[in-house]
Amino acid sequence: MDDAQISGDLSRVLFTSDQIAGRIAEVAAQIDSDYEGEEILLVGVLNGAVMVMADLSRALKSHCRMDWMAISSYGSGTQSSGVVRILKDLTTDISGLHVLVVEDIIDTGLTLSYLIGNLMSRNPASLKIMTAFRKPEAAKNTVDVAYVGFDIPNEFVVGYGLDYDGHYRNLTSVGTLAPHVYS
Ligand SMILES: O=P(O)(O)OC[C@H]1O[C@H](OP(=O)(O)OP(=O)(O)O)[C@H](O)[C@@H]1O
Ligand SMILES: Nc1nc2[nH]cnc2c(=O)[nH]1
Repeated sequence: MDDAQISGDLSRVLFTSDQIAGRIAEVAAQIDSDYEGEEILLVGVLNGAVMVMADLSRALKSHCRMDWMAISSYGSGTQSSGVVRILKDLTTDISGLHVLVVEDIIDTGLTLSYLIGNLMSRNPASLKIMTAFRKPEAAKNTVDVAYVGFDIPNEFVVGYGLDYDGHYRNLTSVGTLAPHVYS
């Protein structure tokens, strides 16, 4: 989606598409260097990670495969509860593989804590996490995130895969929503 079309719905642009692309390239170079020619299984967490998965995978020089999980946090309210249900599991047996989970955003870190426990029980050769965006709460807790695109303030953001009620995922930049959108 052309950002100009909905720029009225954003109160602030935090990152332009060029800034995001530049940072993804840097992170990809770091991953290539760390994995030293090993094949990587990229595990994207649907739906939000679709954009970062597409961009990161194409920026990597490493050989990689891709698989996807769909999970749902449930409980009351809009806050992540840490109680997670698998809606779509991997099709790949990850035993012995180098797994890199690709997330769009880590907020409380509760979803990721569950995911790490679940995936570690399948005996991968290694398991690391990459996220495009990370909020302060997650930065404080013990979830070890190897690759972070951007640390962001504790505000609700949309774009680049991140939605508000299903909208704005295809916005190429990332920003905060203007108050009139909520009302
Ligand atoms: O760190 P946490 O507080 O647990 O929140 C992070 C989770 O929330 C988002 O998914 P969401 O449930 O919004 O689903 P979506 O990707 O389909 O939009 C994001 O993709 C993470 O999976
Ligand atoms: N779209 C969106 N989803 C989130 N999940 C956790 N934090 C956020 C956020 O800021 N935006």
